[in-house]
Amino acid sequence: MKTTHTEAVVIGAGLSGLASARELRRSGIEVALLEARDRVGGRTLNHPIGDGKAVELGGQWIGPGQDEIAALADELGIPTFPTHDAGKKLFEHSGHVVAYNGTVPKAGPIGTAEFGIAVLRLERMAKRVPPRAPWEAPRAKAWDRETFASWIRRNARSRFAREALTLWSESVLAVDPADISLLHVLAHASAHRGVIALCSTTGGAQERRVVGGSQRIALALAEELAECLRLRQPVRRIEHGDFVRVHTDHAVFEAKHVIVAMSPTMAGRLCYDPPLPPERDQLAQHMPMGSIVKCVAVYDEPFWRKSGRSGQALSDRGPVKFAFDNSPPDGNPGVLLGFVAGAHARSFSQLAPEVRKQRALDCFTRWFGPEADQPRDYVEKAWAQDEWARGGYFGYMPPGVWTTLGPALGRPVGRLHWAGSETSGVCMGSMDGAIRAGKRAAAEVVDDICAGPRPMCLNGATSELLG
Ligand SMILES: Cc1cc2nc3c(=O)[nH]c(=O)nc-3n(C[C@H](O)[C@H](O)[C@H](O)COP(=O)(O)OP(=O)(O)OC[C@H]3O[C@@H](n4cnc5c(N)ncnc54)[C@H](O)[C@@H]3O)c2cc1C
Ligand SMILES: [Mg+2]
Repeated sequence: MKTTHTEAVVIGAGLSGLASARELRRSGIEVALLEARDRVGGRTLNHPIGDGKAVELGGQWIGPGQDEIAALADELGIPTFPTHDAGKKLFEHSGHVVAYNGTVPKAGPIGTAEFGIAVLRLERMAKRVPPRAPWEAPRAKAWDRETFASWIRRNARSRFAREALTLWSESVLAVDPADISLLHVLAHASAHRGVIALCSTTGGAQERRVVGGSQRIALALAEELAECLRLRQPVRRIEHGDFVRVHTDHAVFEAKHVIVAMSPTMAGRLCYDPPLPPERDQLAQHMPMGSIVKCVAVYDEPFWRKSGRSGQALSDRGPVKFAFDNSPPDGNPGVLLGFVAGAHARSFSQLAPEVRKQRALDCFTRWFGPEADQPRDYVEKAWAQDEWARGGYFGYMPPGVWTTLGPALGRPVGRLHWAGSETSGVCMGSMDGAIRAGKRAAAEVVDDICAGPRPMCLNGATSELLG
């Protein structure tokens, strides 16, 4: 097999790997960017809807504080626009659909008050969790010992409050509360702008969208990196020691450093020689991906807007538990986006395609009327079925993992460096986190290379070949 010599290898051309490769190149380091798929963008993926427009089947929203992704889009000349937020939202609860304004649906004084108090508690606890080192929170051990579900049971008695908190977990994390550590919930809230901001359009994580679809950002970066990008190169094995040797199905790459830019789950599926230290391997074993299916229905127009509806809905029934108006900026065509999350996503994915489609359209029809049953296009993506993602939105920690294995998440192992949105303390798990993690891992490599025997680290410096 042909061996290519380079200075650094980046594995994975999602946003994180693309950001890593770009930073390395900007520091004059020669890089090979290896991607398993025939496309870039990883967990961002556009689906064309005609007229050069697209909707996203993966990550899409950008919120306040997500400055890295916003600045990058800006630098690449890719505009953003506000998520459609005008009109009433719908809440389907105990068989009834009610309309509401604001972020949180209301359901009687007790439930509403209980939910409000629970959120205040969570916000207060989250403030005490350092997002770059959740294991250092003052009550880390106690918070990591319980699931979010047991915390909900102890802190909310009304059906409404319990269901609203469950919906929050499903929509924000794509995880059932019973599966996730309370500490992870708090760390995630701390890494973003809090519990409510994570589920808000205006002023929150769902505030803005990318004109033409978020994958455009990855595609633009790939254009810049065309010389070093190799698609259809699934990496299988990494030898590491005084240098690294990266084996794909088709080639071998030798370099000084490697950045593994993917979720811990996917990173754990590579073979390492010598084997990874136990804490890093155990971390990969213990950090599963969430489960999410995105269901997209395309209509001639956003007909729900005519009756004063925003297209946003929350439901305790499902299988679609939350929905948005995901139309392009000009509202043509009209697009409804529904999410099936957590355990619902697992059972939904096992249904036949036509059954899934009808179940999703049944939800839209209950909420927005009979017109919703006749989309001109319907498409869905179950991320757990995706060979190179195996779930979404991101990896999360069940109880006991942050406080025992958390420090291994971003810590380099010799010449192996870890990127991927999960390894960012700021905006963990988001597109913004992916960019930040990619840049951080690149900075580690630049530091190491500059500290080594290489005389200079300047833009355009020539590479030192290995082997
Ligand atoms: C449905 C969904 C909705 C989301 N919504 C949002 C949102 O609204 N806003 C937001 O900010 N974030 C959102 N996210 C999360 C966000 O998309 C991800 O956190 C981010 O895109 C991850 O980027 P990454 O580069 O870290 O990982 P990935 O995008 O997963 O990139 C990893 C890359 O590595 C490749 N790879 C894997 N294994 C190998 C191998 N062995 N060899 C070579 N290549 C390999 C993969 O093909 C992939 O291209 C969402 C995610 C999903 C799935
Ligand atoms: Mg990506």
